[in-house]
Amino acid sequence: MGKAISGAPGTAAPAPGPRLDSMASPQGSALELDGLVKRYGRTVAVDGLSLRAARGAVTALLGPNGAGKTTTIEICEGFRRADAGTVRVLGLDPVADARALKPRVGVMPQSGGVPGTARAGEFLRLVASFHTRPLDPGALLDRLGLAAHARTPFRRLSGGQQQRLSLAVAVVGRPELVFLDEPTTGLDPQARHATWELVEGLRAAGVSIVLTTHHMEEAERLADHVVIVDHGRVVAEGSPAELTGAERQLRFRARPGLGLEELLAALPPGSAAKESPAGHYLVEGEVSPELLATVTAWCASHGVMTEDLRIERRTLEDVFLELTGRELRS
Ligand SMILES: Nc1ncnc2c1ncn2[C@@H]1O[C@H](COP(=O)(O)OP(=O)(O)OP(=O)(O)O)[C@@H](O)[C@H]1O
Repeated sequence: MGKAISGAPGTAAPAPGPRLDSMASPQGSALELDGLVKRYGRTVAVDGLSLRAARGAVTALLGPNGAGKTTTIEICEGFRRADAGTVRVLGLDPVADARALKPRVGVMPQSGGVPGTARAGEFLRLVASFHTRPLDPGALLDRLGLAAHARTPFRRLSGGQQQRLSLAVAVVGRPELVFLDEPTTGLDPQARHATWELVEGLRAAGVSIVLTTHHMEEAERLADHVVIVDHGRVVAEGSPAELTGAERQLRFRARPGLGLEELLAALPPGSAAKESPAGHYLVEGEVSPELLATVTAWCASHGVMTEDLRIERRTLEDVFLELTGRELRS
């Protein structure tokens, strides 16, 4: 705490004004969920989910399609009611205290949120006018690559442009907390980077951000705290570094069908080796100079030419696969 919002993205010159933390209670989490349950008929979308999102941090809910991320976020936004459990958003109840929360919380839904006929620039200025100390709408459009589309009605914007306008609408009021539901899904790399930079700027200005994603790169790049969700439950959480651990792994590509049992016999005890998919090899264990030398010597003695030999950290994708036996992107 203690950071002024005046450095928030989209503002050319920091305006003197109230500090962000003057509006927020310094104690407590931005978001607290305990034992959240939500059913749609027989489908249990959220199944006893508990989490804390710290103030001033980026918290990412990472999980595959159907994991319950959107349902969870919509409950936090006050759009849906949980069947069981408790939700505190900035210490308040998202339904009972909706009026008090509205000016303090920015919401970017997965789709829409803007009337189809509204022109991008006019709508953003209108939303800005509801807030006491908004960001400059023109600068925000520019920052998100939408300046040339300020006069375009929402329904005539491309999907990616609509998404970026929804993001602008969510943050223009300088909220204390922003919910972003899959903010970069479907965006091209340039728009994705512009979105990431905006999120990083918000965080630097002390804004609390809770986002959902099924892109592990997004979670790894942006999040201070990652909550991995599957089947409506938290399966693991921590910082990206905590989740992926210190271990390294060795990967290489070579012709398919190498005799891995023979390679394994040459490796130090406790090592593992697998081929998945065909021609892609992974060696796990304590990656030491000796292990590297053993693998390359074994390859040389078997006439195996390796490509892309590299030593790398585990990714969140690997963590998810280990925890659930499935791929995040499936
Ligand atoms: N309005 C609804 N009515 C019935 N079932 C729903 C509804 N909304 C979501 N579900 C179901 O609840 C489960 C969780 O969906 P949810 O959209 O919350 O997951 P998600 O993790 O956000 O997935 P995605 O990444 O695809 O958006 C899924 O099985 C989904 O089919």
